[in-house]
Amino acid sequence: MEMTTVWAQLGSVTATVMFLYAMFDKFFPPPLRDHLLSYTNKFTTLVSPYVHITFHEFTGERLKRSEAFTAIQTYLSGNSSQRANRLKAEVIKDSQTPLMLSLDDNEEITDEFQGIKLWWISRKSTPKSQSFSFYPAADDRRFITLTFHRRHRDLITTKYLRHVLDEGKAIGSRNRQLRLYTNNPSSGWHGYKSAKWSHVVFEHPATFETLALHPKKKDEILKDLVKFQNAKNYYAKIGKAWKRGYLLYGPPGTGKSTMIAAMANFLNYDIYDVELTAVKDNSELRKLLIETPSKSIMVIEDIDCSLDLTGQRKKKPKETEDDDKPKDPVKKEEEEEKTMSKVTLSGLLNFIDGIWSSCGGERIIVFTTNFVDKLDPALIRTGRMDKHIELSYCCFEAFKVLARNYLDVETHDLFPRIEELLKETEMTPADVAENLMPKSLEEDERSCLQRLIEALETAKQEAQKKAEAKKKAGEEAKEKEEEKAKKKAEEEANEKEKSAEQEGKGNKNSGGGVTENGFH
Ligand SMILES: Nc1ncnc2c1ncn2[C@@H]1O[C@H](COP(=O)(O)OP(=O)(O)OP(=O)(O)O)[C@@H](O)[C@H]1O
Ligand SMILES: [Mg+2]
Repeated sequence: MEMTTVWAQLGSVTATVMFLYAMFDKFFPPPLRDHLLSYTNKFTTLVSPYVHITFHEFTGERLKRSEAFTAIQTYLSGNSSQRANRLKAEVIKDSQTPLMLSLDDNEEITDEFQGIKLWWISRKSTPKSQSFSFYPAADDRRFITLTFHRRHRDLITTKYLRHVLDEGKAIGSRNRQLRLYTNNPSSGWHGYKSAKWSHVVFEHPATFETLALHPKKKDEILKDLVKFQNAKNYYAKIGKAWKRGYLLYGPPGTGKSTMIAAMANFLNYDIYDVELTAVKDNSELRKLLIETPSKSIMVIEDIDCSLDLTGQRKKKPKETEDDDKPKDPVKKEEEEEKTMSKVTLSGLLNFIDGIWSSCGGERIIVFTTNFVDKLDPALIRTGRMDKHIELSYCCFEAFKVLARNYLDVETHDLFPRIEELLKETEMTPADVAENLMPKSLEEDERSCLQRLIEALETAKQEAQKKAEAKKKAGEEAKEKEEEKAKKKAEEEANEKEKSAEQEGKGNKNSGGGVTENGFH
């Protein structure tokens, strides 16, 4: 008999022994079972050339679910659903696959890596304490054991396990349902079940395919994202934190928020939407950000409204209006606290460059604004926000994407007119989309396109009227200015004339005096 066959058989024997262990769980009381196990363990270690590695479901004092266990379970679920005889079906929260099939307790599955055979066994143990529980299943501790020949120890403990963990994590993140997080006010951060972030399942359908943007620009952004995602080693090599900042700017309704959703769907990252108004100060901001994991997009929308140029939070107009009135002391204190508790620009900058950079990688930060000129240059200088993306009014290329999305049309005889109008007038993709959307089931594409043409023509006329009114107002203001200047000039001339006359009279008098004096 070949050696490999012998080892394989020994492996099966081990697996059988482990299966018997599992049976002990059922039929022997815990103290007796432990006794028996300790002896059989000693015996098998002595004679077996096999190594066993155990991965427990929960680790640490706080019984945190082990990432390794989850990754292995996910990795095995792919294999086990086809090969194992007894499977366990679980509904996984926030997952795209409604049911995850994994090895049932005490079930074994074999795997092969570079021609080496390995055994995975899923097991569970009941804690030694005999305390009564209404939910016995909740006390069970699950673990998975990997068995392999000691000859392959190096290869298995390094390469194989890395492969299993990477593969498991990759499958997990592919199946994972994305989440949209938002920060809780700090008053709810303490106590039982406290959390800094709340989340909902993120189901925004936006993708780069449906995003109305010039294809060139879209391509550039996509390439940038892919490059970032694959650049782990590059960032490590150049000694920079693996993060990238995007500043999206443009008028309302041009697709800034939609692009963030498309980015999250493309990268498979969760979104952490920071509501700065709920953050009391820089230290709270830091605490919040430290709690964000890698593979996330941190979003701060309308940054110009959250921070002003001096770096202080904008004062509400009310605060300044009531300044003169006598204040209720309690209210005053509250107000003072409000004005004292601020996130400053420097706090935000420190977070971007400092603390946050150093905690983990693979993160994207996105700022959005309607007014890029209002932002502090310190906030948007290169290196801080790596890429500035302008989202502007709808161009013809962007319109074609919307026409495809909303009407399923690639080309139409009304397209040339729309192209012409889009060159002449400014309309946001949001407004174009609104006009393209059929208002009833019967409405056909021609009617929708016609509506858009009418809206564009109206917008063009309004823009012309506005331009004319502006021109007129400008001319009137200029006329007024000129009239004012003319009046002023006239007044000044009159003034001069008057003073010259006065001087003339004075000269006569004083000259006479001098003369008189001179004659004296
Ligand atoms: N470029 C675009 N591509 C596809 N849809 C768009 C685009 N721009 C706007 N839309 C549509 O218009 C709606 C509003 O867009 P969005 O919220 O992304 O605008 P925004 O730039 O974030 O505006 P704001 O500055 O007001 O936050 C979206 O729900 C989407 O349907
Ligand atoms: Mg928005």
